[in-house]
Amino acid sequence: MAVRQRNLPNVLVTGTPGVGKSTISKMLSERTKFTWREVSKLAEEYNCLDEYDSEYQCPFLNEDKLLDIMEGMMAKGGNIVDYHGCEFFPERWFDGVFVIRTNNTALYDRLSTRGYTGKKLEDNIQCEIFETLLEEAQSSYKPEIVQELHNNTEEQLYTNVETIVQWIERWKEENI
Ligand SMILES: Nc1ncnc2c1ncn2[C@@H]1O[C@H](COP(=O)(O)OP(=O)(O)O)[C@@H](O)[C@H]1O
Repeated sequence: MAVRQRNLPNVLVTGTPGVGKSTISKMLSERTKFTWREVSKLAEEYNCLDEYDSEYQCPFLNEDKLLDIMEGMMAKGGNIVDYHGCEFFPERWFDGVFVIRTNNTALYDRLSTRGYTGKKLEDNIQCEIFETLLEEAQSSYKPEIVQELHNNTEEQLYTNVETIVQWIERWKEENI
């Protein structure tokens, strides 16, 4: 059996762009003092972005390079990793995986406000409709560590943050 070396859990917050990952992660990091790791920002900061994909209007991510850089950050736990993908991370990194979900109307409004149009907007809405990230999380991690959180309203936002805070507290009680 693997020996756990973490004193604090690592949490993955994943879901389609626009579902509220950054909002939740920021609030969580303020509450828990865990480190918020915005993977898109880390990728930029550490030059892990390769040439631009014109079809998807975003740069390709050099996953191997990014994982090498993140490995040291993850070792001691206490991280909230925020990314719209989850299958390429090592499974051993995470103790809890939270898939944030938003209904089509709310997501459409949020992404339009963000300036998404055309194929990029449609692809992201479809991604949410087809539960792509939920399936990705369920096929990449043990079912007992994957939890789906609906995040359509402000009230749900606070409940979701509270749910993850409580989960962290339970983890500490059970593992420290
Ligand atoms: N529960 C919520 N209710 C209403 N608006 C929300 C909620 N969660 C996030 N938002 C808003 O939706 C937009 C996208 O949220 P963001 O956290 O940037 O998503 P992501 O990080 O998943 O792309 C932001 O304008 C944010 O303020």
